[in-house]
Amino acid sequence: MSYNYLYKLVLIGDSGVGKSCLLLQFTDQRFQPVHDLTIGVEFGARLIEYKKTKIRLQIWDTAGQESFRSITRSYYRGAAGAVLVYDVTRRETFNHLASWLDDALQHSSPSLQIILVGNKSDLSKRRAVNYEEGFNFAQEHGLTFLETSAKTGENVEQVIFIL
Ligand SMILES: Nc1nc2c(ncn2[C@@H]2O[C@H](COP(=O)(O)OP(=O)(O)OP(=O)(O)O)[C@@H](O)[C@H]2O)c(=O)[nH]1
Repeated sequence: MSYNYLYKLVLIGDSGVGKSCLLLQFTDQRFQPVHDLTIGVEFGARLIEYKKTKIRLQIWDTAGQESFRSITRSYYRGAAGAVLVYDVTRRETFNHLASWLDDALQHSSPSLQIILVGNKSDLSKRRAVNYEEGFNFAQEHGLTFLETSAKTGENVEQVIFIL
């Protein structure tokens, strides 16, 4: 399909925070509860139209596991945006944000747009990180912030359109 622009986005964050599910929700508008661990890199793409311009979004989903961190340099090459994801039910994924952010800033172009996403907002009973904490982290680091649910689809579209 023809397009005017190609926009590369990368998904980053700890293993299990829901990156693959966010990707699936965005490209296919569906949720698949059991998802294999991402091995290496997966891709998704979607064509969007903004002010009569066709933009092909190419979304890269990497494995969150430590052992895959070495591929990050090539992963960030050419990326215009990054979605930094944590899981609102697992505090350790929030605690690791600074290290992900360092990685992203070190390996990407200075113009990289980063959005912070607190995923699994549907699991309100198991919440371990509140909205304000996410919001404050984002403010401190100059990022935009959203909470999403890859399960219900809440705010998933907004992530892309904010970037
Ligand atoms: N309730 C709920 N569960 C979710 C949500 N997003 C993901 N999950 C579940 O969380 C688990 C991990 O999701 P993945 O998308 O595989 O996580 P990942 O970040 O891609 O993990 P890696 O591939 O290891 O980096 C799966 O069992 C999903 O079903 C969500 O928004 N709500």
